[in-house]
Amino acid sequence: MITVGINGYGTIGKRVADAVAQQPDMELAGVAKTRPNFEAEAAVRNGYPLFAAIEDRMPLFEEAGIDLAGSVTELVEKSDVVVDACPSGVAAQNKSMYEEYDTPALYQGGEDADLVDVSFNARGNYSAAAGASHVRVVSCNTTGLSRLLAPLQEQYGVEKARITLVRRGGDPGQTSRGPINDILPNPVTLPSHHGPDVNTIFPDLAIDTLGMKVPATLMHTHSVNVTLESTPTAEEVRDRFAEESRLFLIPERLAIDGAGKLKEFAHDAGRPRGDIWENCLWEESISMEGNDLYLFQAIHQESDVVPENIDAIRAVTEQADARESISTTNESLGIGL
Ligand SMILES: NC(=O)C1=CN([C@@H]2O[C@H](COP(=O)(O)OP(=O)(O)OC[C@H]3O[C@@H](n4cnc5c(N)ncnc54)[C@H](O)[C@@H]3O)[C@@H](O)[C@H]2O)C=CC1
Ligand SMILES: O=C(OP(=O)(O)O)[C@H](O)COP(=O)(O)O
Repeated sequence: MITVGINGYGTIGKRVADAVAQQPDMELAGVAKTRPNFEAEAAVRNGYPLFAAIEDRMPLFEEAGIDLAGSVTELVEKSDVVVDACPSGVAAQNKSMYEEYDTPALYQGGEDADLVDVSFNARGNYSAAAGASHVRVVSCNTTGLSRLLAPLQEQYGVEKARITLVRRGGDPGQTSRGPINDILPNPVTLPSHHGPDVNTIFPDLAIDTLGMKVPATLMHTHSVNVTLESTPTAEEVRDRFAEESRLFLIPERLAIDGAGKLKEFAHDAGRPRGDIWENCLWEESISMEGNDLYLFQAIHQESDVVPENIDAIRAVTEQADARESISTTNESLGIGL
């Protein structure tokens, strides 16, 4: 069994914790929280051992009537792998703690690529993480792009990818986030971080990305144009994508015209929190003009990196190869809409 600790139990951390608890070859050592808020109570309700992320704050948990299993250093010490899901920048400060206890750590996409030995995507470069001490699971949009580009690069060759990302303004719970009634170039300088980030997975792939932030919380949307080195038909590309377990091709018959209906569809399908771990590609948008591929895909920012974190745990501990790990993760979570 691989013993896994989660430091940072917010949007991503709570989902990864639930996913770890569902794996046949992993056990959850516990989760670390900074304060005894509603998420700390949820962790206790789920039966997850709770550790204080900041030692000085241990009395606050006691005052709130929440039993602690210890402090974060104890969690790190007892874990084979720690998944750090703290806010951007905080994880970088935690790196020395993981080194002190010689515990391999996974970081999330908000951290810089140069913090880690390897940036990770299960479909793109699973084996590169073997035995690594510091691994970054790339951001939600970069995960979505990597999953999409891997089969295209393997099957047809990619001459150049051009992606416009329409980025949701914040997550549903992020009440402090805007914009409200505005559309912001995001960032205003080009490229967005996603193109260079895709190059941490596929170093030689030519890609330009630019982003815009809109007043939405449900999902991100990508407008994709990839110039291929060969000229498959749109149908052939659709069939190739259909073989990919983490690409969901939205059939026209479902009449899902946007992120709102996609989320409703996920809730109806019984998905926890309405999560959508797969890239969602509008099937009828997949078009070829000469050797230019065009399509639209939607990315659920809160959940698409969750299976990648699970696969990265097996990759660093060398417990399974990419095919086995992806298959175990998919089966245990119920991936495949
Ligand atoms: N929310 C999203 O759409 C996605 C976020 N990411 C990345 O995941 C990382 C985490 O983001 P979210 O989960 O959205 O943030 P979040 O703010 O929802 O959760 C972070 C959690 O860490 C806690 N925390 C703060 N300081 C801490 C410390 N010193 N020790 C332990 N816990 C601490 C916070 O209280 C909060 O519960 C970031 O790098 C982000 O860029 C990646 C993909 C998607
Ligand atoms: O990983 C994400 O987006 P990204 O792939 O655009 O960096 C998450 O949606 C976090 O986005 P945020 O940087 O707006 O919090």
